[in-house]
Amino acid sequence: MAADSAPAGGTTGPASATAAGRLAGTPPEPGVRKPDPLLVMDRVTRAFGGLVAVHVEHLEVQRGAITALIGPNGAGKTTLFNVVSGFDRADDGRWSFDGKPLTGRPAHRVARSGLVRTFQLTRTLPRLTVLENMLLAVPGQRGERLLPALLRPLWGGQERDARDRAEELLDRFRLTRVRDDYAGTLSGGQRKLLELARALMSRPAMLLLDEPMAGVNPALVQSLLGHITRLRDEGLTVCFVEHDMDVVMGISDWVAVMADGRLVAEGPPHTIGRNPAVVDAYLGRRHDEPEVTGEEE
Ligand SMILES: Nc1ncnc2c1ncn2[C@@H]1O[C@H](COP(=O)(O)OP(=O)(O)OP(=O)(O)O)[C@@H](O)[C@H]1O
Repeated sequence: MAADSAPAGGTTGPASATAAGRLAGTPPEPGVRKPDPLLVMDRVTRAFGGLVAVHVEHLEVQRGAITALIGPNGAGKTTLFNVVSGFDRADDGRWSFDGKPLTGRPAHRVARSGLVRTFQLTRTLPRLTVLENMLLAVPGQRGERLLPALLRPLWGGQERDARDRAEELLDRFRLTRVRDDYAGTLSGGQRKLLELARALMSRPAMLLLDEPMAGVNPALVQSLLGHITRLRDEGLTVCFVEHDMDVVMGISDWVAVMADGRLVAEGPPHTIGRNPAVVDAYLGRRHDEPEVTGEEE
């Protein structure tokens, strides 16, 4: 999707109340078809040596909804994010975004097509100011490797739009006050806000957020949750990895569960805790092992 057609603080999109509603008739089964998928993955596979970190047969992410991707440590969540966002390569499989193939595209091209990810550990550049971090986030996060001094002259008239966008987002995330401070002086929570703001610079259609609440104090968690749901309300599609089930229950419209590299369950948040495959995943019982009961002695 063209960046201009995406919302994220710009145009308005579908109403939030309907995001979960539009998924209401979708059966809670792994790999289930969604009414209006934006990101579609097929047989996405990534192995490290003998370890198959990811093998996802089929997964669709519903447009305009917040989807939580959960699973025990080592389930393959981050690896799946890395592969579809172009930060890692797949060994097999295909994936498409808004109907267009995205398989094997490098990260900056993925970002340009409207799919932007953030990282568990923020990638803000500590020796640049908050505003400079924002300006370097476009296009496609490629400028990060370049010396800001070299880029500065380029920021003239040509970058007027980017500057306006940066100011608008800093205001939205209440970072205007620190716009000229070095990013390294921000609190952990402010850095998370900056990371989110940077991700929105190119007006993406979808965000992949890797543990956006990790290391954030409870007060700021509420603020971040509010920001994310508002972005969804404006039509942005969000998929996020999270371990905190209160957060998952609080904001997601749909939950996908991975274990041992595979997608083992999907469903609305209120049903997911009762799903036996999810219980097994978290308790560690292997699916190829017989269930042990007290009567089998
Ligand atoms: N670069 C790598 N080299 C080797 N093994 C890797 C690499 N990246 C990930 N793995 C392995 O792949 C598996 C999946 O890891 P991944 O980080 O994707 O899981 P995760 O679900 O995101 O876990 P967590 O919730 O702990 O972040 C793990 O066994 C991990 O050790």
